[in-house]
Amino acid sequence: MAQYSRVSGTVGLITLLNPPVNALSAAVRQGIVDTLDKALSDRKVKSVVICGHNGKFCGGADIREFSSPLTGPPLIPLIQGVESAAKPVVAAIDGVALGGGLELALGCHYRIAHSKARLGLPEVHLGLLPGAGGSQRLPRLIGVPAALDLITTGRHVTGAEALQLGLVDKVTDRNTVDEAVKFALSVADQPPNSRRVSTFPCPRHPDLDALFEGAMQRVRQRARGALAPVACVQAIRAAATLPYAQGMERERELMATLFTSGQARAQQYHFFAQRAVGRWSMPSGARWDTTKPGAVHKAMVIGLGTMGRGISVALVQAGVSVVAMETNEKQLMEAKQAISSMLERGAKRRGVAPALDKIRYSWNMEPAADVDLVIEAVFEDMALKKKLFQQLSALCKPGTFLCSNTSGLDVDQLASETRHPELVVGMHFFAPAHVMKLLEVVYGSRSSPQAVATAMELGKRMGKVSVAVGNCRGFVGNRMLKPYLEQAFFLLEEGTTPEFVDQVLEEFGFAMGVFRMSDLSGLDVGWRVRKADGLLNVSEGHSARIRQGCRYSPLGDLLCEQGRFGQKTGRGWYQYDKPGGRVAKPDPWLHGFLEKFRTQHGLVAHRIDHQEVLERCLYALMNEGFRILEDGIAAGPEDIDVIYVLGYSWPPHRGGPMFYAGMVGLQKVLERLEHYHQEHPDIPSLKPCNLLRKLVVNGSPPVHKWREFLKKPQSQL
Ligand SMILES: CC(C)(COP(=O)(O)OP(=O)(O)OC[C@H]1O[C@@H](n2cnc3c(N)ncnc32)[C@H](O)[C@@H]1OP(=O)(O)O)[C@@H](O)C(=O)NCCC(=O)NCCSC(=O)C[C@@H](O)CCCCCCCCCCCCC(=O)O
Repeated sequence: MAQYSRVSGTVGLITLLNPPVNALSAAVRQGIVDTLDKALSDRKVKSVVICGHNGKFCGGADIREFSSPLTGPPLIPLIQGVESAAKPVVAAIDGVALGGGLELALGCHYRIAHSKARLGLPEVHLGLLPGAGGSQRLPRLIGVPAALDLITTGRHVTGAEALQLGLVDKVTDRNTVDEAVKFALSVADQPPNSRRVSTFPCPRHPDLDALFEGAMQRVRQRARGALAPVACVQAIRAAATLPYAQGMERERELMATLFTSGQARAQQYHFFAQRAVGRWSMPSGARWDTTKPGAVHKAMVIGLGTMGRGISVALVQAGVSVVAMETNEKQLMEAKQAISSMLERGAKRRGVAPALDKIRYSWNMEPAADVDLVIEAVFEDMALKKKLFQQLSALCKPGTFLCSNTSGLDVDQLASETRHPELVVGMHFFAPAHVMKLLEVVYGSRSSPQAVATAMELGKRMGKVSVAVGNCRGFVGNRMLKPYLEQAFFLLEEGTTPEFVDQVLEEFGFAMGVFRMSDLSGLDVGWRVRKADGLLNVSEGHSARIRQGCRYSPLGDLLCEQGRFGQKTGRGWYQYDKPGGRVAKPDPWLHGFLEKFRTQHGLVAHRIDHQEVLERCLYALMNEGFRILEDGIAAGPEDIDVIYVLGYSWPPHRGGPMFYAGMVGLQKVLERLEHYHQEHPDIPSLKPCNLLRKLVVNGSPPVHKWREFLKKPQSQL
């Protein structure tokens, strides 16, 4: 709803009231219509201010309403009504003005913002475009290039940047509403005719065709297969080339297509899933809202390779004092330099001073005695990590949380090396750790709720979306990756090429196909893990393509034996012009190698089509996701989906693997897995899991109902 009062004698003040972000629900829209009517018909009122309750102007349309038929006054005519008002209307922008909230402000005749307010049109992240006139008014106000940037990236700008762009008329560091009221008094006598943005001509640009072509290319590359960014460009093009009324018609058509698309549903699901994962629970029944996190003022990071450096930077940027430790003095110096320049770059981007005094460096463990939390980020070697946890347990003060940045080793084994296993959790960051938004927080069988709450909270402070998961090999993300990679290798054995597999996966929307990704991260990483798992030993009398009783592809190992580790060596699944080169080119050597391999193992290459590549890779991955849910390693499908979108570049417009399974249809996923498992009975990951069968038997419920079919994990207390 909206509240109304008259202030300073002649200013009508409309306050949007819908906590927590004053989203434009049907009741709020009705409230605006009613209060505006009151203000315009009150002869004592000479000008109007619109603001939001509790220091937040407005977070946009109420996204929850998008899943049912729209009721209440529609937003477009409402904003039109504000714009055509005969009395000046001023938006007082505090906190946030996003999406429909900013569109409402664009309908006002003046905009006053707090310097720290955040303004933006982030609809593209919800699979939509700014569909209440935003795509038509914004370019008229700030020009086409700036509008293209804001609308296609969805990025927020501060009040200060908004002023530079011409998006707002004034910025203040004081009370925004008071300033807006003063401003409204000063313009009370000025007719607002010349202030109606819809009547502005779109600023001219010397080469519109090139501008839009470039923008289209960029959005297509950034989000392959996503409809919304393309529609955003098309709508802005309409603003630049058509009269306002026709532009609005084009905006409406494009919005109607997006609004009813599966992509919008997927992206809106992802929006709420990101928030849902914060409400974690553990098998013991411990929960996010009943567990108090421990305070973390000072932390130590051990191991300053790529991960340790990124983690240190993210901690400092979150305001935590850090001791960064590395035993090798030369590496310590290199790390210091790298961390300082990362902090400087980050600070420059955010327009603040770099907090270089928040970090100190050590080549020994002694400072561990005085920190609240330790994150080890040493080499992925269980023996090394165990030794470290023993030492830390003896050295740290009581209550220090001990965290491992392992990407898949057993957290319980590490905990068992310490005197207080309840203080041990996994904090699995993703590279580069100061950039990637995902954090898997891994609780072992003895981790205390407080240790989990502390890691979850610290992740949030570091700007991450933290997901609590159970302890198993690879946790959630890497455990699901295994069957996906395996299928890709098997497909090569059976007749296809890395180029074709990657093309199919990139067309699906992944930024990189599995082989290009593997070249980038280094083939030796997986090789080392397989070695440690004893997978490189061929049992006597067995085929090299069988290991530990199951089908196995030795292709990756054979490449590593040849020193082909990917980009860093200039050769991997592709060839590069030099070690460290980035442009992947098909490698005739590799094609010959694959042919030889097939001949050697009596395999006859057959034609593998697009559908088979996609289904075998993705359905094997989704099947593992169902197993993870069945095992209670993830609490719900949202947890898995958030991990995949934020950590493994699953395309957001496809929601995540579990959401996508629902979109495809669980029955179909089950049938196809059954089909492939019949063809390849020696691949256990293709055998449909029981939970998938159970869901199908129960009529394939929508993804938000799956939790009802999961076994309640047993309390371990
Ligand atoms: C605002 C934030 C930056 C705040 O962040 P913060 O970290 O402080 O808090 P949280 O993110 O945790 O949020 C707190 C709480 O609030 C919920 N929430 C936030 N925003 C919204 C919202 N907009 N709607 C509903 N709920 C919201 C959030 O879920 C949390 O609650 P929870 O219980 O989950 O913990 C941050 O929240 C943020 O970024 N919010 C989203 C901002 C955004 O994206 N806004 C844009 C919304 S879309 C929009 O505005 C569209 C408009 O352009 C146009 C609308 C016109 C509609 C016309 C439709 C025509 C369709 C035609 C179809 C024809 C079809 C046919 O032919 O039939």
